[in-house]
Amino acid sequence: MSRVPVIFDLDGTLIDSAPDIHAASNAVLSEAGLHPLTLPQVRSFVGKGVPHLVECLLRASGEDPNGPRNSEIYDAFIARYEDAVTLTVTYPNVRETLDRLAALGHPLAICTNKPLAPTRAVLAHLGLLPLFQVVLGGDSLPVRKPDPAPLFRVLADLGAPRAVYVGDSEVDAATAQAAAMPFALFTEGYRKTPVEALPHDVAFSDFTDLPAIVERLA
Ligand SMILES: O=C(O)COP(=O)(O)O
Ligand SMILES: [Mg+2]
Repeated sequence: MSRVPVIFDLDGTLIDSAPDIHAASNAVLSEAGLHPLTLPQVRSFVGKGVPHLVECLLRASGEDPNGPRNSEIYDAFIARYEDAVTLTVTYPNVRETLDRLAALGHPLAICTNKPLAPTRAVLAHLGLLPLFQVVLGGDSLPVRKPDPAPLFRVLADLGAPRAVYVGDSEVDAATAQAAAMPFALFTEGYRKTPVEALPHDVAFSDFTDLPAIVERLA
């Protein structure tokens, strides 16, 4: 029996990648003669893709976010991003839950604003890449989440009429709403808004609960 596909956001949902993004950001800032930023600062910049991250890094450094240093910082960050995998871990019970969903027959996919190359690199590093039938990155289409187009493209690539979407942030809640897709909010990621203030169908803090949630939302 074919089961409903589950589409996952990546950063702050399946993986805690902020320590790698923080380290790469500070390496780039240091090369540019700028001061390091804290982990919570950089974590709060994650979720809207690299162009947004770079603007936030510059703004936090007292520089013009869209000034002449933008492309220098952007290029330097992209050059480091594929190797920024060693500090990243999956959230508790993610691996077991993905295996369980796959064993139950749910097709699995990724829809992230992280560019495709570092997305594939970190999934491969963690041994998770073979689990996903479709992996869509922030540079895969001309638009990013919260535009619903990336979610619709993943659905089309899966050949599925519908899916359940799982994400951690304001961007994911808005994307699911724009796509009218059932949304499970993982509460332990990089969200800045209270859970009650984010549109969602179900909120969860432990991945062990996800297979039952998916059954319910499907
Ligand atoms: O901002 C990013 O680069 C990625 O974030 P996401 O995986 O939460 O979409
Ligand atoms: Mg996220």
